[in-house]
Amino acid sequence: MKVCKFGGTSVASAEQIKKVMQIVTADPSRKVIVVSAPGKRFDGDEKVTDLLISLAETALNGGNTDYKVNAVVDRYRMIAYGLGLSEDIVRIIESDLTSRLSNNQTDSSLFMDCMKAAGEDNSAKLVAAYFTSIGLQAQYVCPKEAGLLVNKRPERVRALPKGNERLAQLRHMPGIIVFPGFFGYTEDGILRTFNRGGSDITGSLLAAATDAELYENFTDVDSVFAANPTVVDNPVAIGKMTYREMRELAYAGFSVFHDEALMPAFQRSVPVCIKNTNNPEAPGTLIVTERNHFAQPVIGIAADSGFSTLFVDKYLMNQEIGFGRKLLQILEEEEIPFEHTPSGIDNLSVIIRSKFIDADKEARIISRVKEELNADDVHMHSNYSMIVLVGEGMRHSTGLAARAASAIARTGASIQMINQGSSEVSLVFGVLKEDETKILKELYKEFFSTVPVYS
Ligand SMILES: Nc1ncnc2c1ncn2[C@@H]1O[C@H](COP(=O)(O)OP(=O)(O)O)[C@@H](O)[C@H]1O
Ligand SMILES: N[C@@H](CC(=O)OP(=O)(O)O)C(=O)O
Repeated sequence: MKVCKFGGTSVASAEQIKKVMQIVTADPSRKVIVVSAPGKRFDGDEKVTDLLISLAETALNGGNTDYKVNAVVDRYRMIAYGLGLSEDIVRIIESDLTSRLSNNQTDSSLFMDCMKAAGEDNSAKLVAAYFTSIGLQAQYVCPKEAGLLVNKRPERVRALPKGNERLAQLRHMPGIIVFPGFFGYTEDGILRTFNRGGSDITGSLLAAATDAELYENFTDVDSVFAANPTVVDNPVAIGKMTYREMRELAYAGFSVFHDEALMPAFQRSVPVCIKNTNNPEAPGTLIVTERNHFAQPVIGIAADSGFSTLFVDKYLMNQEIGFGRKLLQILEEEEIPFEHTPSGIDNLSVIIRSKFIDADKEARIISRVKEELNADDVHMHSNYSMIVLVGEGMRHSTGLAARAASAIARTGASIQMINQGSSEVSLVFGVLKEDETKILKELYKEFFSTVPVYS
């Protein structure tokens, strides 16, 4: 039995949903179907999730929501008509939106979560209605009834393993299960969404809980490529990679798969296959526990921007017991997670995502580090990018860092920070945002220009 997740582009229009139906019916083992909210149909189009966020913001600001409700309902109406469905399903979706809008808004983030989840929930109802209308045995299943349990606020939304026993029953339900991605419920019955792109997580959770033979993740590209195809022309396709490699690459910028989505499948050893809804015959990328990494030590290069560095200098820092802990505690108290901490004998940098800091927080942190830790120099720089080389074979090969550094030197850019994780599956270069693209292209040339497709 397989779990298949279809992303936003795969359910963006009636034409796409017909492809989904063909993919599902082509293989009777495709039993649990997780769907996203309708995504972009063309460049410049808006995802339904973004429309819903804007609608929720208008409601929270006390504005008139009619126009925005209609925009969302119209997206579903167009799909429903294209699938030959009647106005009934559109009415169900419209009244669902109206009912969500009438929810209590005291806690704006819970209200927002409930609005965002409408995208996937109604998408699943629509797909299930279509499957049934053409004679397939299919049913929409609500995450609440199925037992997709998540933790309570205020922590980051995570699934609770205690829901797995109930989720496992999906395997035994009759027909095709159409399940909305992106959200679950706390034990008190409160709806919460995962981070953006989180339908990938739902698919992985269901694949693990049902002990699926395979988790197929259908998107709009033939495979995961060795570099972002929107930046590097015709990058090589990755035939097979490990969970660890995908996790590192997803974290570092490969938006094709959510970085939190690997763990559930990994824990139950369910292989993951990334495939293309528009070209389902293509083999895709298989993600498994091991691969032969000797032929190609580096499997991919990812880049992501939006980082800031907190630089702290203090003479004899290396001899001061507890300095690192105290510094990180200040960040903890400001609710800022950290990504990397490269250090020297008298200095320490903490790399953080810029989205977690604002001007007030920055000023407070700098003054606290100066006063509480008696630092000699403290400053914060923004506009950094992290470029990450990933590959299981990296720890067995020598000279990789030198090759990467030489390639970066050829671009004329300077390296601001280097960090090699203790797992040695990745090598991180901190660079200025303005240098990101040229460095990525040069590194790609260095490590992949002679590589054909490999598996
Ligand atoms: N290394 C990569 N390999 C493949 N696709 C990538 C990579 N990096 C970024 N992407 C982008 O990820 C997109 C697919 O992810 P996403 O838009 O979230 O799909 P979905 O809506 O199906 O979940 C691709 O269209 C591609 O532009
Ligand atoms: N619709 C949600 C969740 C999701 O996973 O979407 P997609 O599969 O289109 O990345 C979002 O836009 O974040």
